[in-house]
Amino acid sequence: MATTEASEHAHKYATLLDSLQDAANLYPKPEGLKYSYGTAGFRTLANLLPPVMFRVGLLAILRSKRLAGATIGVMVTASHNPEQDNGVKLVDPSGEMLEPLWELHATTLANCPSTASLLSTFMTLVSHLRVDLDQPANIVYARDTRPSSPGLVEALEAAFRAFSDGAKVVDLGITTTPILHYVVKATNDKSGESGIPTQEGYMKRMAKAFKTLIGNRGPLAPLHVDCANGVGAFALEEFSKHIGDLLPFRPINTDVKTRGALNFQCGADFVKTKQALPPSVAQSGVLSKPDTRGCSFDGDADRLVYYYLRDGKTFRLLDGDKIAGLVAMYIKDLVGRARMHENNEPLKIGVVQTAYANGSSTKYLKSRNIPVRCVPTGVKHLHHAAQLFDIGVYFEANGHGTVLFSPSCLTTLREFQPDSPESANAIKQLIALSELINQAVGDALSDMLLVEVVLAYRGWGAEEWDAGYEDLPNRLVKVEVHDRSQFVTIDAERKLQYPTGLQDHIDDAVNKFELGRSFVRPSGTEDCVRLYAEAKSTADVESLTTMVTDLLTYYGGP
Ligand SMILES: CC(=O)N[C@H]1[C@@H](OP(=O)(O)O)O[C@H](CO)[C@@H](O)[C@@H]1O
Ligand SMILES: [Mg+2]
Repeated sequence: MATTEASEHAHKYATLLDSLQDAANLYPKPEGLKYSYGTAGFRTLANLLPPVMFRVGLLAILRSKRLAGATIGVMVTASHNPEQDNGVKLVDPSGEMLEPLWELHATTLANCPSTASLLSTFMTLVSHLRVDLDQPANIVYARDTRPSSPGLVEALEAAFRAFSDGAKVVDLGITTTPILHYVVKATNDKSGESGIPTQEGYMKRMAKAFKTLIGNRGPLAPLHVDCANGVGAFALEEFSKHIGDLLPFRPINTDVKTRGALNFQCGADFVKTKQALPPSVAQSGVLSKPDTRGCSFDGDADRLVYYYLRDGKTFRLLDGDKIAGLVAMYIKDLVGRARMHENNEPLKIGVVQTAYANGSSTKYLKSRNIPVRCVPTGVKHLHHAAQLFDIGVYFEANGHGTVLFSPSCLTTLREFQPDSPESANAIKQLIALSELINQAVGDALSDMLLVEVVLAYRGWGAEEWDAGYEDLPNRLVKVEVHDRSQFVTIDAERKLQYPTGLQDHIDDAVNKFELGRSFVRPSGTEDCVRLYAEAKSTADVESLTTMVTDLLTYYGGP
């Protein structure tokens, strides 16, 4: 009997390897290229990606089988990058980014030079990672609006089909990155507390929470939303059907058809880097009217920044740091009003930032007794640090972020017996907040609603929000260097360990300027190092940036 079983197994694996071989032969890896799973998965020119997609498909199946059939997500997107780029990343069952160890396996598979080496690496991974190939595999995948995405999805599907015992796959089609993360999390959460695992479930849950939180403060003043000519346009349109006039949207840059329009001179990344309105928004004049606010999504709708024109003229950016400040103070207020600490430990609220956070924002939070932690760039670092608080607010300055409620905090909130109507109301709002905010990942749509909730609660417009603190003038520039891997950071990327000696020179430069700060780190998504500088005056920032750029040219030039 055992022998029959063993031979059945052997036959099954031989059949699988045959079918993998046939499929893999259609997706050879170009010679000389080195792919790497970076800050946000694989990201490069779309035409270089089909072999990577195929191999990512294999890894997604291995990951799901390794986790006894838990649903894994695959998102095809290059976010705010230009339209000719594309990318892919895997989403773990909790809706979080792929476990870092598996990022290495993804890189290894992607770089196998031939079908033979791919198959043998695949089998080595099966054995080292103790993957039982007889386990089921469940995958959910989606793509953004890029013209290259359908072709890349085909390569992914070819990998799924190679498993003849059938990976169970669900294609969400064109949707936002955060919706995919939500669906993955909700699918795996059998308690149902994370919501119904569909796009409709996502929309309804958020709409219900939004209505609860706005209460009778609506309808709100219209909001101008720049959709970066990307998938956020669809999500916004769909969501508006669920809330009607409670918050009227005025969408801009919703052209997902014209070639080259995606992220071109618009979107959250453009606004944050240029520190200016998208020309389309400026020309439309819509923000010149008093008390008007606008916001921008990025190409896959997981980043958000707000802005307005002071006195109808001067551009004022309300970025991820400003959102974190607004939201943290609001949550602190609600928790205070809930008056839970008399019977329970006080809920720990904290904010997680990266070194790119404006120095003024950190000072603002600390002066209001909100603990602040600094971690390396990349959502996974922020996410994990935020999980250490009962309510952890995390935002990258570029507008990617969310607020996490720990499971024990949610239980405490649900079980708490309030002793006053004010406390009961605050508890209700906190619970609704945990349903409004995407608990898996940063989400432009959900974060935008969160900002609107806080502004309505405070009775503020953008200007009052902005008044909390004044950003220090700052610059973020890319510097091309011969080999960015020579740049090694420590202290949450705030200092360079290598090249030896460079940090001392940066420190000397920084010390010349009042409130000066500057750091350099290799990008995880582009072939460059990034230089950040801030100081008390714009002229000082310019000088500091020039000094550090010169140092980089000396230490890292070709
Ligand atoms: C300074 C900056 O904005 N860096 C971005 C950028 O990473 P880099 O590793 O800096 O290329 O892309 C990441 C993925 O979108 C994002 O998480 C991060 O914040
Ligand atoms: Mg994005």
